[in-house]
Amino acid sequence: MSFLSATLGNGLTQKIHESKILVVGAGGIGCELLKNLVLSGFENITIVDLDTIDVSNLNRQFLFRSHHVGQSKAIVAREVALQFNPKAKITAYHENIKTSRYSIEYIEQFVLVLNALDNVDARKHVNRLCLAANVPLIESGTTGYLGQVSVIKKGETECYECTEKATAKVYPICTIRSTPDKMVHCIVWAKECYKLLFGKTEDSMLWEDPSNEDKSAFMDHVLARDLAPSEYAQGVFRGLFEYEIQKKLDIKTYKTASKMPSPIKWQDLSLPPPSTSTTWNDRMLWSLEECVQNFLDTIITIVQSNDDIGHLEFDKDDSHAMTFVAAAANLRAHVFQIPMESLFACKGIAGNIIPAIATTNAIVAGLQVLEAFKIIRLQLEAKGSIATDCKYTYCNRSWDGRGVVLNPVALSHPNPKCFVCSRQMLDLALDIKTTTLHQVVEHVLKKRMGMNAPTVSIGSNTIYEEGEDAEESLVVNLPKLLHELPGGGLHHDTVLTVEDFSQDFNCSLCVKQWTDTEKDENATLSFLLGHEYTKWKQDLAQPTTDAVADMELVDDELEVVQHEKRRVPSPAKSPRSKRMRH
Ligand SMILES: Nc1ncnc2c1ncn2[C@@H]1O[C@H](COP(=O)(O)OP(=O)(O)OP(=O)(O)O)[C@@H](O)[C@H]1O
Ligand SMILES: [Zn+2]
Repeated sequence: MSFLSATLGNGLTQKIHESKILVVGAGGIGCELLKNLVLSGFENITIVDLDTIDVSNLNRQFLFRSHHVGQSKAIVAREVALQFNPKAKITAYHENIKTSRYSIEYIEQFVLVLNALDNVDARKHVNRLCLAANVPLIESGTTGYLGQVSVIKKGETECYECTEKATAKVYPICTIRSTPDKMVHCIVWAKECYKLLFGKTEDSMLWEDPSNEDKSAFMDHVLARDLAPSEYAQGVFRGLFEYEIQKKLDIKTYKTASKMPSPIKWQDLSLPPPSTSTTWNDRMLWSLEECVQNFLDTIITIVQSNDDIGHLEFDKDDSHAMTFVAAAANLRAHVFQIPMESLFACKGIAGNIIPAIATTNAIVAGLQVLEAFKIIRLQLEAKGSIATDCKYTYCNRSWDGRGVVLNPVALSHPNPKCFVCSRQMLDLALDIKTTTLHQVVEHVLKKRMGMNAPTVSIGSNTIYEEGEDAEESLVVNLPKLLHELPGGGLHHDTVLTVEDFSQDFNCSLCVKQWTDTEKDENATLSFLLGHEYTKWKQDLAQPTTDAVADMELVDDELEVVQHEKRRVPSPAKSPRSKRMRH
């Protein structure tokens, strides 16, 4: 008798061999999981991952070696895992789980799905697929030393979206734009600065209309792209750290600031000759002159070596981008008397990096397999239930930091208010007269509600749809303001039906007229969804609350959202151009 049969029994071992399972993600958790599954007797596994192997993955994604760098994670993971059990049938796809191949019918062929993902968006999508296909999902996640595993089953347990995902610290936009007092504010500002100079300029929080007479002093310098790179870099530097700061000091913008900023005057700097290459390690602090030099050098290098200016996106692993952000953030920190930080520390903040701990990934992947055993045993024995037999297990550091505590708790019931698994109607409050359907589709339906290919209807009239066989002529409705949509437009209390056939998801949104009176012209679309609107109404009864929800850290993404001072709504303003920002 094999070791597995001796441990699990013949019946369960046989069932495990036959069970067809899907693993989504072949990264830190995924590599551990695939190895565990193969060694635990699973012989029919499909693995999907959209990414290729990066050098930075090698320290913990142990199925990969340096000669695999650049190759598909899923395909290499399959090849290496097969060496543990050549009899296993492992199918690998180098694809996004959100593509149409992974339809509800496709998911139905598996007895269970195991997530080993790193982002909320993909997790929401797999959650909906599994609910629709009625296939159990074993969800997992780690953050440094913390980790958790849970099991989701339609109608029996809470789903991934039954509870709002915790969002971390929040900062007001005005703090980022005008009065930073922490390094993180300077880094968020520097990333916006990167977007302003090299990415989608108009999407940057720092962008201002060039025809506006009151625009910031740096705007003309940022747009002077015809200049020679070194002249351009110097202009941008002076615009950001000298002229603009001086201008704001002159108009007494900072009169209430606890520490007065001071501009960095170009003529006071004694920069080393451009060719001087300083040797530094990334944990050392740069001097002011080194920051200036790095700021100028990276602008020149990026401008000279990229045809993609106007489309670049910040990537913490791109050394020029990271050096630029660290230099810009430190210069801003210097201006505002905030302690400067090393490149290494800046990278941690910019990427919101909590180091991945291989051991936590291994523990979590092990727990996933234990839950998988339970689910397969339930299918074999046809008694018990996922809700009672499976557990939500937290992995924490022990109080003395010298070990790990596993804390299994009962799975929760589905939340009757969940708009995903309980299909509850949600309130959507926004300014009907200034918001376009395009903004609702991109910011509310896709970004916030996790929809992939939305269809939008008012009553029985479809006003917009995406996906295969979508009616293309309906795109004419996208730029329309909500009150101008066909069928008389949207009004306060109109019910909008939104559906995503790829996720078997539908939801009714009760539209509420709402205007954020404190709106900043440069801010992103303001809206309140579901409990946010309920809370806002409660706040009206206690009008002292100033809810600030400006910056959320979601997974590895720093996102800046609208400053919302919850006040009595004013009547809708006249339509005006509004920019959207992610
Ligand atoms: N929509 C998706 N479809 C398929 N695979 C996905 C999707 N989203 C994320 N993944 C994969 O999930 C895995 C998550 O693994 P992990 O958290 O270790 O991330 P990583 O990108 O490898 O590491 P790091 O972010 O720390 O550099 C990644 O390999 C990633 O490619
Ligand atoms: Zn739910």
